[in-house]
Amino acid sequence: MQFFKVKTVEETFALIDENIAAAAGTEVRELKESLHYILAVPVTAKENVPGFDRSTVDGYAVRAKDTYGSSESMPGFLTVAGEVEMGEAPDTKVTHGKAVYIPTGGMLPEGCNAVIMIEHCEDVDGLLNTYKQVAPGENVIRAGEDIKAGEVLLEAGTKLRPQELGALASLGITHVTVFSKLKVGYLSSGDEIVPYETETLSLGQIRDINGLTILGLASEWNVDVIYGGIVKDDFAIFQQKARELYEQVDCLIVSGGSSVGAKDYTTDVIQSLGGPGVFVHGISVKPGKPTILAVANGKPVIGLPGHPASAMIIFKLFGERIIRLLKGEVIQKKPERIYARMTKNIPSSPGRSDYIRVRLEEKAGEWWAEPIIGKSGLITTLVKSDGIVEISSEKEGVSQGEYVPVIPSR
Ligand SMILES: Nc1nc2c(c(=O)[nH]1)N[C@H]1C(S)=C(S)[C@@H](COP(=O)(O)OP(=O)(O)OC[C@H]3O[C@@H](n4cnc5c(N)ncnc54)[C@H](O)[C@@H]3O)O[C@H]1N2
Ligand code: MOO
Repeated sequence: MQFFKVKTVEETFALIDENIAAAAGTEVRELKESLHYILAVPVTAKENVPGFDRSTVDGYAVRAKDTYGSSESMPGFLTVAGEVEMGEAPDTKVTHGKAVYIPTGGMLPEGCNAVIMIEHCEDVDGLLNTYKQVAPGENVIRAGEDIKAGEVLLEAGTKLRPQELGALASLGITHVTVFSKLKVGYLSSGDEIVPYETETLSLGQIRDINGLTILGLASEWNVDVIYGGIVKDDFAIFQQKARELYEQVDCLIVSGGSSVGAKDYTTDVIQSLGGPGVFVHGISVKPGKPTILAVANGKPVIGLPGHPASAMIIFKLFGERIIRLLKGEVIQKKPERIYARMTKNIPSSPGRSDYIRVRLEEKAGEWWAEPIIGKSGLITTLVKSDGIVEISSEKEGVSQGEYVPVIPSR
């Protein structure tokens, strides 16, 4: 029997990056309907934000110099020359020795370069006593300080989070060109797997768990999902069902039959869908070693190990990256881990990356990761967990009290 050649986690990520490209479709969407979509063309700012100099506080617009030397014991004196109305251009200038009342966000009048907060001065019948000196630029946002006209605000490949939508809104952009929503198809395989709605199981039967967990995760990543049902361990039927679903989607996911047992047809089915085919079969991870990753005519196909915890952990680790790249996202190398301290010693084999399900507990102001021990066939190990701790392949385990990276799942 041919056994698979395992890749390290790092090699697997590198191969994913090399093999997966954005699915081609783009569309113009309304900005308010574009949350979590990926920008397909860069956005250049056509104007400054803000478009005018503004005050960041309620106070008096002044020339900073005119406040120099002011203190509680030796106040300075300025003449109040008027006030700025919100949403309107001021009609009063600030000249030497003058101050103009300005609300937070109001447009700075000509001639001033700072704002003194109302709590640091006192208007006594039009004579402003200043109790503090302010520096040039203090309490002021300059025109273009947020966004400069002509600058590339967002590059293609940027995921639109609420803050990106806000920045686009500030420019008055109502529509954006984004990559279209992906369609992801999922198929369960195994003679023993029956629909989860099955009321009474015959001996040996198992309800389909992965259909819910894997499509649930995919839905969290803003893709449309199609559940293709369950296929028996019969090559011809499996192949036909897989092809039908593959034709309808941008990415096909299959669970079960990924190992090398007599009835593990997943690899052959995946290979039959098109070239170049499988680029990873077997990853030096625990759990989830018999994972299959492939590209068939430009579409990624993922063969997940059947054990429910393995399937979810593998899909979170590698499936999410595949989907993000397929969506057109340019992935920045930013940490997506939180750190916690391990409550127990955990051994691990060097050369293999281990993913330990953990519960997070706060003790004395620090987060501690309590391992949840249990086989990867047990879905409740994930129900009880708040995340998974990553023990990288060069380590021989972690010691009690050691800080460890946690991929959170709550
Ligand atoms: N000789 C070896 N045997 C196995 C190895 C190995 O390296 N050498 N690896 C083990 C590991 S690790 C895993 S994980 C499994 C993966 O096996 P398959 O991907 O071929 O999955 P199945 O055999 O079809 O199923 C495994 C297990 O999971 C249950 N299952 C499958 N699909 C579902 C589903 N949709 N919902 C709920 N449960 C599911 C299935 O009933 C099995 O119990 O291989 C080991 N074997
Ligand atoms: O490593 Mo497998 O994924 O647990 O049983």
